[in-house]
Amino acid sequence: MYLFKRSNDLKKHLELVRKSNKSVGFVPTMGALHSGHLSLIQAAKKENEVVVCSIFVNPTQFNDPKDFEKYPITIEEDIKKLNDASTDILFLPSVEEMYPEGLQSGLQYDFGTLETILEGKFRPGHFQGVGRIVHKLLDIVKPDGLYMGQKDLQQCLIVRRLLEITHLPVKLVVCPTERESDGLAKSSRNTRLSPAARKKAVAIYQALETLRQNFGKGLHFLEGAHEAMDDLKAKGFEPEYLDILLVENGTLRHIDEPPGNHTVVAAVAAWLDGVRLIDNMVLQGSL
Ligand SMILES: Nc1ncnc2c1ncn2[C@@H]1O[C@H](COP(=O)(O)OP(=O)(O)OP(=O)(O)O)[C@@H](O)[C@H]1O
Ligand SMILES: CC(C)(CO)[C@@H](O)C(=O)[O-]
Ligand code: BAL
Repeated sequence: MYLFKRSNDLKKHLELVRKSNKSVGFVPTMGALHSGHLSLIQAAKKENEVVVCSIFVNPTQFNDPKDFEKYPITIEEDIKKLNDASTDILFLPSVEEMYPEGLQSGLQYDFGTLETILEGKFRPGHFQGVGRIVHKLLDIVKPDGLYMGQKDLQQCLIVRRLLEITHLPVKLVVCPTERESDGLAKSSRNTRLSPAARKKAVAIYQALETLRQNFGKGLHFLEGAHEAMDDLKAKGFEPEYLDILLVENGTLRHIDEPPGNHTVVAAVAAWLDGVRLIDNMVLQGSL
């Protein structure tokens, strides 16, 4: 595996790759890699001749400085996992490399209401930071395909919008959420849970699964979401949201009428043991 820390070196290398007509798949990450990330590498490998992974803990998307400080960093293990997965290129830039202009920015992307609900509401500025770094990374890597996880569903929709805004000719592939054997969505932040909290954490998945099963039975699903939120509270979680939404025209909309044939998802964010966990599930249709 090639390792590049400088964007100019990576760009030069990728120019040669493109000259030989090889397609490039790209998997951006913040490291502390687990099998969820590796499933994205596999998906990229299936469809491309060369796969680039980036590891960069992006400061501009952290609204909470404590979350940034505590973000797990396991570079040695990550490199081994990427090598074992036959990744072709790792891009491992520094903050100075990615933000020579400094962390403040005057530029604002127009992500519409997608930025004001769920993650956008509880992590102000987060999606502007995601947009800024993904835009920079895409300008450097210029991939044919971009592989991202459904676990961060709203992020996928934000990036889809970013591709429209920037007219970058990149195919976004949304890959399914990898789960632990009990159903908990794999996440780098899971490593910060105590053993007792880790056992409890599965309740998030169970809440979504119950909503999915009841959705088809015609029960009043919005009430079901309130009950599920209360149930999580009773179990010691501090939920920020547990919402049922329509996926429509590339955005998410709260449901105020019967959803018809639209794709419907349930999305949740909850604190447990000082760790913020997110997950989502499709209740009807497909993404
Ligand atoms: N369980 C998973 N299954 C599939 N893809 C995943 C999973 N977890 C993360 N990803 C995807 O991997 C990419 C990199 O995510 P990131 O590095 O933030 O990992 P993470 O485990 O979600 O970390 P954190 O939970 O701390 O946000 C994103 O596209 C994300 O959606
Ligand atoms: C897409 C991303 C790598 C941008 O920093 C990050 O938000 C992530 O890991 O999901
Ligand atoms: N997985 C999305 C990146 C973040 O939590 O900041």
